[in-house]
Amino acid sequence: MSKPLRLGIAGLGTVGVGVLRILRQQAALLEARTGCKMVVSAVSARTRNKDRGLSLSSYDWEDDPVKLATRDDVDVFVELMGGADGPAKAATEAALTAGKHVVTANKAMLALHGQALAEQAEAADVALRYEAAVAGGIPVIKTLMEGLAGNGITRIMGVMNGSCNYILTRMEDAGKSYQEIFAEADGLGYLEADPQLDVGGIDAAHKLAILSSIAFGTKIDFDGIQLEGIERIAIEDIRAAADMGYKIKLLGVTQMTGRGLEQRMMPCLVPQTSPLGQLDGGTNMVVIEGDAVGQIVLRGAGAGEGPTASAVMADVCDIARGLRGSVFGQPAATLEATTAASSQTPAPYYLRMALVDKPGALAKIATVLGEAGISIYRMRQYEHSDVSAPVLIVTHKTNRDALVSALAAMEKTGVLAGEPVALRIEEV
Ligand SMILES: NC(=O)C1=CN([C@@H]2O[C@H](COP(=O)(O)OP(=O)(O)OC[C@H]3O[C@@H](n4cnc5c(N)ncnc54)[C@H](OP(=O)(O)O)[C@@H]3O)[C@@H](O)[C@H]2O)C=CC1
Ligand SMILES: N[C@@H](CCO)C(=O)O
Repeated sequence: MSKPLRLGIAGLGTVGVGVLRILRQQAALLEARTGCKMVVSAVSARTRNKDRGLSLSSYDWEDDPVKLATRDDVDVFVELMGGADGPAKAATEAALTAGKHVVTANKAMLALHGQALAEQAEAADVALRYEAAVAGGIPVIKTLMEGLAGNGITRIMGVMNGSCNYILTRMEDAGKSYQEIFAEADGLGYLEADPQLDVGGIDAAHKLAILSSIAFGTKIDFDGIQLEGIERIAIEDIRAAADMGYKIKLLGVTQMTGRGLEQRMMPCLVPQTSPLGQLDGGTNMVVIEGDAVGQIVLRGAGAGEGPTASAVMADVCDIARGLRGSVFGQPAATLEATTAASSQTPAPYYLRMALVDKPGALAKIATVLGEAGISIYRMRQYEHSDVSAPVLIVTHKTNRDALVSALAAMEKTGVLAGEPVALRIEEV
């Protein structure tokens, strides 16, 4: 039996406490699987005397996570505080400098500083692991780096923010507005302390940036992501999309194109019969397409104490087994700087508009679309009692620039009774 693996855990919130529970409840199993006894040398959090539902008396306490990260009796620094900068980054850097392995769940830190941290870890010949940072309990990092190592990755799609998927699903089920369900989710504690990280798509975009780097051998490019949150999704769109056979999801897509790396995180329509269309509530799903394997679908809990701690422990176990490997699947120095694709891959679009109910109104819209080179695939007009007519259009594949110019031209027709809504339909 090899010598014990000594952990220092900074952050004793949802995830940190979950990790401590697994370490206690599964001590024998972890030792049997890794050949290594795991011990916690010390822990750190902001408030020492907080009741965390379990005793911390057997661990040393450090007020300063940087001090914890550099202790002589810590082999692995487990960073579970969060935040792209501040103590999380300072302590991670200190740990790597001191030659400690690091396990983190911090997608924000990796999305913004991953390249520098990876270079530092690899120069120090220590592991920097982050399975929990993307899609919580789903082992997507391991799948991409190990299980699919023989594949050229062609595309990754994912619903990777459980809170947004909860809100969109609940809007449909309850028939309530975004504002009402946002307030409900916030009240239930489902949203980050800064809810904009969730509903603005930022948290999911952090995760997408990490996956892109592994999939395409590129330096993380968070700023290159075309980002849009779910705030403007109306219950009318959810209903109309359902009527046309679609669901609205905050969908992340990354693919390498001849125009550069295309990374998008935005609300999209997906067929309601597709795996992504059937993903309800707070669950996550990642769809990976490889040139040899074809399409695989991973589904599971993207957040929460148990699932996230499960992913953290997978990393700790790998370190205990002596596994190291490059941080993003190939040496950080060989990751290529990438150019963000200037345009989006063509797609069909969903358009919802209210037209003034007078002769020739629909003809004017059809003309505008035709002049922009956009062909109508399906169309539906609903019964109405007021002066405006609700119209839905699904287009054939078109490019975003043509759509933007068509929307601008529609404004000038004088037949719109409100601002039209345009959402991309992702071919999944
Ligand atoms: N919760 C989830 O389901 C998931 C979380 N993650 C990631 O895991 C990480 C932790 O998340 P989570 O457990 O939810 O966060 P919490 O807010 O529940 O816990 C954060 C912990 O960090 C401690 N902390 C914060 N600032 C400091 C500081 N300056 N010095 C020392 N300790 C500090 C807090 O101390 P105190 O308790 O005293 O306030 C708290 O114990 C984040 O990076 C998050 O993005 C990833 C996937 C899912
Ligand atoms: N706020 C995130 C937590 C997990 O990263 C979510 O809702 O998915």
